[in-house]
Amino acid sequence: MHLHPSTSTAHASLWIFGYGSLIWNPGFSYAERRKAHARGYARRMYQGNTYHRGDDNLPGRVATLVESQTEDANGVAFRVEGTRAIEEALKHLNEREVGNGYVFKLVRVAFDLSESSPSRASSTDGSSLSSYSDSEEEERREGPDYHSSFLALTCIAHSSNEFFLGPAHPKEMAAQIGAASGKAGPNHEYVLKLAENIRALFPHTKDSHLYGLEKRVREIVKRERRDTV
Ligand SMILES: N[C@@H](CCC(=O)N[C@@H](CS)C(=O)NCC(=O)O)C(=O)O
Repeated sequence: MHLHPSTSTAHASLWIFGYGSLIWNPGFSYAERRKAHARGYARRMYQGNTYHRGDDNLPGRVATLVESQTEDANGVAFRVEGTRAIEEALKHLNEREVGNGYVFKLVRVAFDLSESSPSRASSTDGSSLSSYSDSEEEERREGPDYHSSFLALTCIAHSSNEFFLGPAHPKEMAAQIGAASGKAGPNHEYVLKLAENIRALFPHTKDSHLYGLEKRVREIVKRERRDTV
């Protein structure tokens, strides 16, 4: 499957977009990893999960993408090179994701500006000619580089799947996350790890849904640790 014009047609090359646990644990080999944004989607903790981060009694909440007129979902794009590596990646994602309510979908992805070639003019001594301070310049260079858009494969859990939980009051979602645990560990660990990874990748981007949940879940974990001492 040849999805990015820049790679040779001599062998297959596939870009896979991750916006949840794939960010820290893709589970497949890849040749390149780039910060990226899925256009017209927002990441939401709306997918129920009764295996990795929950069970039948207390389903956990994991990330999915919902269509959005105003947001792009940030994450990472993995370039998988060669037919064998692509087959292994698809097999892994089929077992890990499709078995838990997700479907494969091609989405339009753009690399992040912070990894584009610097467009900043500089004087002969290398100092910046930009009228912005370095930190302002760094903040301006975060977000989708729409000149770089291409198709990538991702896994999305639509609202019609059997595990879907959908939106709820943040207090209720945080309580569900704080109580659930599965084969991959506690659901709160998933949410805190995701928030830490996104903040490290995109330090200037606000994500009120994820960081709001992170704050509430940290308070629950702290309260429970205090109560068990
Ligand atoms: N499709 C998301 C991954 C969604 C997700 O996190 N799925 C669960 C399974 S339903 C998972 O992989 N969990 C592994 C874990 O919890 O560590 C992505 O692109 O990153």
